[in-house]
Amino acid sequence: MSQPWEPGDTRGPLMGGRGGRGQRGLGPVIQTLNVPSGDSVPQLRHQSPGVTTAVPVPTPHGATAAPHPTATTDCVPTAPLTPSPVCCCVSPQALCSVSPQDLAVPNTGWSAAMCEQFQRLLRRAADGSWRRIPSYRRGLDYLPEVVQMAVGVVTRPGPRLFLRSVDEEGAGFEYAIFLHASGHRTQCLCQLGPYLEGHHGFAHGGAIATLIDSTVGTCALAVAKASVMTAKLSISYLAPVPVGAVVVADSRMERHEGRKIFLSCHVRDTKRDTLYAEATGEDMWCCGDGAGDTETIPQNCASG
Ligand SMILES: CCCCCCCCCCCCCC(=O)SCCNC(=O)CCNC(=O)[C@H](O)C(C)(C)COP(=O)(O)OP(=O)(O)OC[C@H]1O[C@@H](n2cnc3c(N)ncnc32)[C@H](O)[C@@H]1OP(=O)(O)O
Repeated sequence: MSQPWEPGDTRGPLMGGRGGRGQRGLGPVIQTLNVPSGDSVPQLRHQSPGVTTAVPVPTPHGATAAPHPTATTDCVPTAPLTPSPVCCCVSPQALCSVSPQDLAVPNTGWSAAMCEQFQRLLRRAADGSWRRIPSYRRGLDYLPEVVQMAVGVVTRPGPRLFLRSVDEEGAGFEYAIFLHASGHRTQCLCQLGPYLEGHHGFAHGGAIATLIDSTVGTCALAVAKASVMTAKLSISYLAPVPVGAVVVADSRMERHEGRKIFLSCHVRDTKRDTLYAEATGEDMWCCGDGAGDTETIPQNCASG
């Protein structure tokens, strides 16, 4: 029988950056899950693409919250926009790493079901038990000030998060990840668009794996508060996911031993009637020896 989504873990919050030790080969990777509180409730307004929409989106990086235009014109790069031919589908917004646009909010590609579930999860988050994690196009966008200091303002198109590789709203992954206050559980609300098709009418297994890996990986980042890599991911595909379906990937840390964080993940429809996939994963801190509890884990491994 269906059960509503409820937080199952009420351990105390574990978020926040820490000092560092030990360098290990990952270069300028994102070291901490620098997730600003994303609790304000965006007002859903469906408008045609290109129209500036006043959506009170939480501002990343602790800056003063202000309405963020959703149009692609709020970023003024310091160099001419001359994307190479291979980058012809990159929007001007994607060229900016500073003041990135939070994409984990409704857009015109979200189905009614997706919007409804999103609003429900925001309402659930209102008591502080969960929070929505902002999401950007690029990994670098999570720490734009740091990037700016290191390499200057990034104005050229570059790498993107795999889940944000499709510009067309509703065509690829549309998602928002929520983090439980314990820091040990993540839920990703996701609409799997038509560009993710595998067998006709159904989402590609690799797309499901990507959804799971990202949900699990975000949970591991929240636990580790340091660089982590997926070392192992085992997925049982139990039912095909129709293209366009809205699903919830629910991941939690089961335990951690040394450098390994063991996690589980279940992908279900929003009514919890169908279990599409279940998975177990092992993420590893990228340096240090790990620890018996999260108060003494390796910290900020790549900062030396
Ligand atoms: C805020 C920021 C947000 C950013 C954006 C959010 C995005 C959302 C998130 C996106 C998420 C995207 C996520 C992604 O896409 S992550 C990308 C996919 N993953 C990788 O590319 C990982 C590649 N592998 C490695 O880098 C290394 O092999 C790692 C780091 C995993 C270990 O290499 P390392 O050299 O450090 O280890 P070691 O050899 O000294 O062995 C140490 C111990 O570990 C055991 N072991 C080793 N390997 C495995 C294994 N595979 N399974 C099980 N166990 C393993 C080994 O037996 C030994 O155990 P013991 O003998 O001590 O008992």
